[in-house]
Amino acid sequence: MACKKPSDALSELAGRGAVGWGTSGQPPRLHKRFSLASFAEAVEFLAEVRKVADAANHHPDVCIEGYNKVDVYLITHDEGCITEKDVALALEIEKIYARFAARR
Ligand SMILES: C[C@H](O)[C@H](O)[C@H]1CNC2=NC(N)=NC(=O)C2=N1
Repeated sequence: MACKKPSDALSELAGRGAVGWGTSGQPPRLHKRFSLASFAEAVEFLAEVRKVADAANHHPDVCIEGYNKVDVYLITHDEGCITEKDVALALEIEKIYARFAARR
Protein backbone atom coordinates (compact mmCIF):
# COMPACT_ATOMS: atom_id res chain seq x y z
CA MET A 1 0.00 0.00 0.00
CA ALA A 2 1.38 3.42 -0.96
CA CYS A 3 2.72 5.86 1.61
CA LYS A 4 0.87 9.14 1.93
CA LYS A 5 2.49 12.51 2.53
CA PRO A 6 1.45 13.42 6.09
CA SER A 7 0.15 16.77 4.87
CA ASP A 8 -2.00 15.03 2.26
CA ALA A 9 -3.44 12.68 4.89
CA LEU A 10 -4.27 15.63 7.16
CA SER A 11 -5.93 17.47 4.26
CA GLU A 12 -7.99 14.39 3.44
CA LEU A 13 -9.16 14.12 7.05
CA ALA A 14 -10.01 17.83 7.28
CA GLY A 15 -11.86 17.59 3.98
CA ARG A 16 -13.97 14.80 5.47
CA GLY A 17 -14.78 16.89 8.56
CA ALA A 18 -12.25 15.18 10.81
CA VAL A 19 -10.73 18.17 12.60
CA GLY A 20 -7.99 18.35 15.20
CA TRP A 21 -5.65 15.78 13.68
CA GLY A 22 -1.94 16.46 13.53
CA THR A 23 1.23 14.44 13.14
CA SER A 24 3.67 13.27 15.77
CA GLY A 25 7.02 11.52 15.86
CA GLN A 26 9.49 10.22 13.30
CA PRO A 27 8.34 8.54 11.10
CA PRO A 28 5.30 10.79 11.45
CA ARG A 29 2.11 9.26 12.76
CA LEU A 30 -1.36 10.76 12.57
CA HIS A 31 -2.33 11.96 16.03
CA LYS A 32 -5.39 13.31 17.77
CA ARG A 33 -6.16 13.79 21.47
CA PHE A 34 -9.81 13.02 22.28
CA SER A 35 -11.43 14.32 25.46
CA LEU A 36 -13.97 12.07 27.16
CA ALA A 37 -16.17 12.72 30.20
CA SER A 38 -14.46 10.29 32.57
CA PHE A 39 -11.91 7.52 32.82
CA ALA A 40 -14.73 5.02 32.45
CA GLU A 41 -15.84 6.70 29.23
CA ALA A 42 -12.27 6.80 27.93
CA VAL A 43 -12.01 3.03 28.43
CA GLU A 44 -15.44 2.52 26.83
CA PHE A 45 -14.35 4.64 23.86
CA LEU A 46 -11.26 2.47 23.42
CA ALA A 47 -13.41 -0.66 23.66
CA GLU A 48 -15.37 0.63 20.66
CA VAL A 49 -12.16 1.58 18.84
CA ARG A 50 -10.92 -1.97 19.40
CA LYS A 51 -13.93 -3.34 17.52
CA VAL A 52 -13.32 -1.28 14.35
CA ALA A 53 -9.57 -1.84 14.57
CA ASP A 54 -9.98 -5.61 14.75
CA ALA A 55 -12.52 -5.50 11.90
CA ALA A 56 -9.99 -3.63 9.75
CA ASN A 57 -7.02 -5.61 11.09
CA HIS A 58 -5.40 -2.21 11.53
CA HIS A 59 -4.66 -0.93 15.02
CA PRO A 60 -3.90 2.44 16.58
CA ASP A 61 -1.31 3.16 19.22
CA VAL A 62 -3.25 4.62 22.16
CA CYS A 63 -2.67 6.24 25.53
CA ILE A 64 -5.07 7.42 28.24
CA GLU A 65 -3.63 10.42 30.07
CA GLY A 66 -5.06 12.78 32.70
CA TYR A 67 -7.80 10.20 33.35
CA ASN A 68 -10.05 11.30 30.44
CA LYS A 69 -7.78 12.20 27.51
CA VAL A 70 -7.19 9.57 24.87
CA ASP A 71 -4.26 10.02 22.51
CA VAL A 72 -4.67 8.08 19.27
CA TYR A 73 -1.71 7.57 16.96
CA LEU A 74 -1.99 5.98 13.51
CA ILE A 75 0.73 4.64 11.25
CA THR A 76 0.92 1.53 9.09
CA HIS A 77 3.65 -0.37 10.89
CA ASP A 78 4.12 -2.87 8.03
CA GLU A 79 4.96 0.04 5.70
CA GLY A 80 6.59 2.40 8.19
CA CYS A 81 4.46 5.27 6.97
CA ILE A 82 0.96 6.72 6.89
CA THR A 83 -1.29 4.95 4.36
CA GLU A 84 -4.93 4.96 3.33
CA LYS A 85 -5.56 2.40 6.10
CA ASP A 86 -4.65 5.02 8.68
CA VAL A 87 -6.92 7.65 7.15
CA ALA A 88 -9.78 5.16 6.95
CA LEU A 89 -9.38 4.08 10.57
CA ALA A 90 -9.14 7.71 11.71
CA LEU A 91 -12.52 8.35 10.08
CA GLU A 92 -14.02 5.30 11.79
CA ILE A 93 -12.68 6.53 15.14
CA GLU A 94 -14.21 9.94 14.51
CA LYS A 95 -17.62 8.29 14.02
CA ILE A 96 -17.25 6.53 17.37
CA TYR A 97 -16.21 9.76 19.08
CA ALA A 98 -19.23 11.57 17.62
CA ARG A 99 -21.48 9.06 19.44
CA PHE A 100 -19.77 9.85 22.73
CA ALA A 101 -19.81 13.61 22.12
CA ALA A 102 -23.55 13.42 21.37
CA ARG A 103 -24.17 12.13 24.91
CA ARG A 104 -23.25 15.51 26.40
C1 LIG B 1 -0.30 -9.67 11.21
C2 LIG B 1 -1.27 -8.49 11.26
O1 LIG B 1 -2.20 -8.62 10.22
C3 LIG B 1 -0.52 -7.21 10.99
O2 LIG B 1 0.50 -7.11 11.96
C4 LIG B 1 -1.41 -5.95 11.08
C5 LIG B 1 -2.07 -5.75 12.42
N1 LIG B 1 -2.43 -4.36 12.69
C6 LIG B 1 -1.72 -3.34 12.15
N2 LIG B 1 -1.91 -2.07 12.55
C7 LIG B 1 -1.17 -1.06 12.08
N3 LIG B 1 -1.37 0.20 12.51
N4 LIG B 1 -0.22 -1.30 11.17
C8 LIG B 1 0.05 -2.51 10.67
O3 LIG B 1 0.94 -2.67 9.82
C9 LIG B 1 -0.74 -3.62 11.15
N5 LIG B 1 -0.57 -4.86 10.70
